[in-house]
Amino acid sequence: MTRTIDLALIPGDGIGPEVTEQAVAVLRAALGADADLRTTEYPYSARHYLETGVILGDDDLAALAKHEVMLLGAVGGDPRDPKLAGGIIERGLLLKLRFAFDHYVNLRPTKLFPNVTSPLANPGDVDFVVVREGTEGPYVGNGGSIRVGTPAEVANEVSVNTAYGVERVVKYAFDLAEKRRKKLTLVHKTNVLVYAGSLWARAVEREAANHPSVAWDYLHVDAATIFLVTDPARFDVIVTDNLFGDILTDLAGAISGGIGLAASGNINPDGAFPSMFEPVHGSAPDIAGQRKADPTAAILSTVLLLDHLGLADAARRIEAAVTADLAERGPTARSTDEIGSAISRRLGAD
Ligand SMILES: NC(=O)C1=CN([C@@H]2O[C@H](COP(=O)(O)OP(=O)(O)OC[C@H]3O[C@@H](n4cnc5c(N)ncnc54)[C@H](O)[C@@H]3O)[C@@H](O)[C@H]2O)C=CC1
Ligand SMILES: CC(C)CC(=O)C(=O)O
Ligand SMILES: [Mg+2]
Repeated sequence: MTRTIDLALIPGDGIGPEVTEQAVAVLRAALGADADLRTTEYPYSARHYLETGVILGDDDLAALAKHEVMLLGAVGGDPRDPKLAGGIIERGLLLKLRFAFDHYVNLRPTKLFPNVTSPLANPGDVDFVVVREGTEGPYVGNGGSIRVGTPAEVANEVSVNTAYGVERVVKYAFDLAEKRRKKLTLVHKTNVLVYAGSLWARAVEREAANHPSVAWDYLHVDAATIFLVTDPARFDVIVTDNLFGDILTDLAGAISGGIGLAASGNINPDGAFPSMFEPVHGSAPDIAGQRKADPTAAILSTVLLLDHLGLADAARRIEAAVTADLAERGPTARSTDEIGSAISRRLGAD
């Protein structure tokens, strides 16, 4: 019987629909006769919120939960629109999905593909994965402000780190390091964020004892930014919290050829909820509608999606097609559709 992949598709805002259109076409071409791709499109986005007043309700979550897997473009509207102030979409849609579906592993691989130009003069062999915690840290919305708009305003944003949450992502990172080059780096700021830092450091020390073959080290996040620029090849697996992982992975994208190549997966390893794959980038309002966005990050996110589903052959086919496309990209800029179609054609699409 042919395997069916039941995919929930959330194109989102800005360049999101442009890049997911290409990613779905590539996914379909790579699967060929191996599997049927059944996509159900959902409109959740800043645009949908402005039109309907709905961001993402409990019924919407329940409908999404029935799918096997999800692909998201990006969300986020016009930053000047007061109706979208306060991160209402980022929190009420994107983070709500990650939290509700317990996407505690935010997996962000970085690889410098052959012939891709890095802004670094001597990048070396860049091939590492950031395992970013996805459900805790300062992103949980545990904060508030008083006396807003007065000179006496006080604002706080509390970072939540639980032993349960930290230990499970640290274990995932060590397991991953064991399958790769057996090197793990904890990135935090234990010299200042001492309570959370201590929890993370102890979790890593404890888990290290279960993985004697993995060498591990520690870097403060500020120093980590230095090494990502001066010696990115030193990294294999980085494990870090939600905020540091967010920042480091934009930098990781930049050093490996641009944010338009950076893929990610929001993974619920236990399989209780659908995992969600998306490019690292946002909705890029500055280039939206111009067909300038590079769809490669979204396309590489489908590689992570296929690997997550155990469809490794199709994943490798897309990876090979992207590798070949990147190797042959010349200096002439191509449109979103041209890049996507070229990759699809390598996979046998018309
Ligand atoms: N996962 C998501 O849905 C995310 C949403 N956002 C939201 O997206 C909106 C814009 O955020 P920004 O901070 O500007 O980040 P961004 O990632 O959208 O854009 C940063 C810069 O990278 C460029 N860029 C992004 N993707 C590209 C691509 N595929 N090809 C070529 N260039 C690309 C943009 O043109 C821009 O100059 C905000 O509303 C933000 O909250 C931001 C990050 C992630
Ligand atoms: C928009 C944020 C909530 C998320 C983000 O920047 C990211 O996950 O990379
Ligand atoms: Mg980000």
